[in-house]
Formats: sequence, C-alpha cells, structure tokens
Amino acid sequence: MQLKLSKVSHQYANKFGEVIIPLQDVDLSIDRGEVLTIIGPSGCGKSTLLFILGCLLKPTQGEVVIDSIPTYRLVEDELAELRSRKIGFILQQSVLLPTLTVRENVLLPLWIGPKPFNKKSAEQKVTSLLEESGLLERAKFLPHQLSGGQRRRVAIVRALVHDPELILADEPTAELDDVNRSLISTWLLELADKGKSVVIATHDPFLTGVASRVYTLNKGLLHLKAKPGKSHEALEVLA
Ligand SMILES: Nc1ncnc2c1ncn2[C@@H]1O[C@H](COP(=O)(O)OP(=O)(O)OP(=O)(O)O)[C@@H](O)[C@H]1O
Repeated sequence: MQLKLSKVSHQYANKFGEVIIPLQDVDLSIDRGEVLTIIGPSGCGKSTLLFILGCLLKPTQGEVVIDSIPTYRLVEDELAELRSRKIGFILQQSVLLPTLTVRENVLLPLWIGPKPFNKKSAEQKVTSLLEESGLLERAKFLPHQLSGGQRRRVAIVRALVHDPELILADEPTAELDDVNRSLISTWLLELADKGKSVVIATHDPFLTGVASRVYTLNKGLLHLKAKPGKSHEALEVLA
C-alpha cells in the first residue's frame, strides 16, 4: 500500500473548549515493504497518528491519500470497507472476546466483515497463522486460559487474518518478555518482507532496531530520527 499524509493537523477539544493539538502539519509517506516506528512521550499523539493513518479518525486539516485515493472523498461505508480490506490494527489493549476460543477470536473479523470469504480457506489460513505464531496448541483455549504474551499474539494474528496491506501497531510489545518481543519484531519484519507496510508506535529498541525509518513525535511535530538502515542486520545484532 502507498500512503501519504500531507500537512495533516489534528485538534481535539474538551467540553470546556480547551484545545489540544497533537499533530501539526505532518507530512509522511509510506511505501510497500517499509517498517516505520514512531516514538515520543506519553500523550504526544502517537495513537492519534495511527488512527488517522488507519482512517479511523479524520484529521481536522490536511490530506490522507491511500493508493492514489484522497480519503476525504470516501463516505463512512467506503472507509469501513477500505479498513476491512486493507488495514490491520494491533491496538494497545489486546481485547479478545472472553467467550470465544482463540480460533474463533481470530476468525471474528472475517465473520463480521463485509468481505465474502470461503469458510474452508479461512480455516486453513487461521491454522497456518496460529502455527506460525506458536499458538496452534492453544486454538481451543479461551482468552483467560492464555498468558499475556499469548493473548498479544492472538490479537496480532487476528489483525492479519484478512491479509491487510497496512499493519498499524500501537505498542505491540509493551510489557512482554524478550522472547515474545523478539518473536513479534521478527514477525513484523517478515510481513514487511512480504510487501506489507508496517507502522508501529513504540519505545521498544527491538522494534526501532528493525525499522526502515524511525520518527519522533513531539509537540505536534514529526521528525525523522534515523536514516534507513539494514533491518535484518539490526535484528541479528539484537538476537
Ligand atoms: N477524544 C479526545 N478528546 C480530547 N483529547 C484527546 C482525545 N484523544 C486524545 N486526546 C489528547 O490528545 C493527546 C494525544 O493522545 P494520544 O492517545 O494520541 O497520545 P499517545 O502518544 O498515543 O499517548 P500514549 O503513549 O500515552 O498512549 C493527549 O494529550 C490526549 O489527552
């Protein structure tokens, strides 16, 4: 996916009319196969930026263009369709439905999404994703029967089940041990190798180490921190 933000600003107001401007004139381009990380202090606007990139939030100013389509031209149904076809969200809280098994939680976006799917090939896809993530033996477990790291991996698998072109991850490795952090870093990098675009809000050096570009966000301004590096080499150093 090719994604471009031009002069994007966003402002929130509370009920007393106080205004917060977490993004100011942000320009950003993302291409296929790139891994970008965004770092910055708590409350600086990282999630806001991810929500705008994922078309969950319309910026108050500026333009978001996805595969040559300016998103302001799309109505809400078209945006929902775009999200469910092309975008995978890994949110800060791995919210899994407590009464559904791991397999059912992963299948959920296909059941409720607008995209028709073949039941048999969906089952196969889920099986192979669960296998890749080391979760196949837990396919029939309920979320409360999993460890925190396993729950996070289920949430990631769920974000990938519809084969999105853009993956947006908000602190995907927070509070995980080194094994899980390394596994998730490797996994996100492999997705980029397959041509996916990956944007991650994080402070985790495992993730900033494998990124093609690292940005800092502070006081509304986005700055490039590091020039493109050799991501595989970075991962080997960290392993
Ligand atoms: N719906 C909202 N209404 C008003 N202000 C909001 C709203 N959502 C976020 N904000 C404010 O916008 C700022 C940016 O929030 P955001 O969640 O994007 O930050 P963040 O960098 O992701 O933070 P963290 O790292 O703590 O998750 C914060 O100061 C927050 O209080």
